[in-house]
Amino acid sequence: MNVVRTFVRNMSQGKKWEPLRKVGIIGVPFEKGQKKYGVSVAPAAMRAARLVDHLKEIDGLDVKDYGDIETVGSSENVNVDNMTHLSSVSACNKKLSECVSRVLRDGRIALTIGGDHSIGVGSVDGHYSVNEDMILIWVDAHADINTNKTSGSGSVHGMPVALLVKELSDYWPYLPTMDWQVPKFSIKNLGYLGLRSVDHYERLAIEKYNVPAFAMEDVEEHGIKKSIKHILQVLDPNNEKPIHVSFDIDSLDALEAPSTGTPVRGGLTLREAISLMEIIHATGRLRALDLVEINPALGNESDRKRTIEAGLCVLRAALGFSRKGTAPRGVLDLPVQTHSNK
Ligand SMILES: NC(=[NH2+])NCCC[C@H](N)C(=O)O
Repeated sequence: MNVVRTFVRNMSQGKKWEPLRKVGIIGVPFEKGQKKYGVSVAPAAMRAARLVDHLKEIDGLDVKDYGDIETVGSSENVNVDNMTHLSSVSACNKKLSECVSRVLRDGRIALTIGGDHSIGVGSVDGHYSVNEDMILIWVDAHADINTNKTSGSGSVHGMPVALLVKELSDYWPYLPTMDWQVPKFSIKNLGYLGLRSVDHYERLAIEKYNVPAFAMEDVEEHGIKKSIKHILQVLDPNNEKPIHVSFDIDSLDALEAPSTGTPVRGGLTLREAISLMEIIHATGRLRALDLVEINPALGNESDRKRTIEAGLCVLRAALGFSRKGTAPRGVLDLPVQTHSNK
């Protein structure tokens, strides 16, 4: 209880932030926000790859696994034009939102393992309920800011940002089953990194609201460190706001993370993603992190392994793993060169 009070006070008084040394893992085996089988297997695959042990290797990190969100499909049959499986998406996200809020109130960083990116709705909603001053960094090849009227696919994983931001609420029809989710988060608190597949209307929205968006050509021009620092500076010049990072594995180059449903070539290197996450960690303000769109059913065994390992590396960097400490065991299955064996 004391922890929670200190946490809340830090927020409102703009005190110096320290990285939170406690994390709560939430698995979301959900895939109805897109059309391919397999992304719902990711939480189990990550746990089988020793997710918890890898995080526990981080010095001083207290890791608690909250288990998986129940994702049995909703029985309600709602029909919204060009929006597939809305009632299931809604039911899963409602539970996730409550769970993310609970983890945060327990004084832990909420680490959500998807699932497809439609679960960003519940994750951000749950975070916003606890920290209304949060900023959101969407790390992704795609902008995921379509509405059902602009989407070419009808898949909700391309729509979560548009569902979340209050500025776009008038562009939606009434969405049955979604009454629990009132869009309150402002698009002014959103930044993008890694974009390279942005649909026509998505681009218009990003330009209209002047969203700080670093596409791959910008990352190439400025480098990853300046890119993320610039986004943080624009969204939070006084370094006082809690950060939510929603990390889609397809932000990585398809060679680094092949097992994903909508891969796009020409993305971030794993090294860049790690560097980005180290900077986020160093702010001390990371409070929620999503890792989504790992699909272990796509590609061959080596693709699957590479993708999961990349995900683990990203999470470790975000949660404070330091290469100066003990060498990572079994993450990359490579001999680690140290001074003693050089
Ligand atoms: N999170 C993702 N992988 N999103 C892919 C979205 C692709 C496309 N823009 C769509 O709306 O369908």
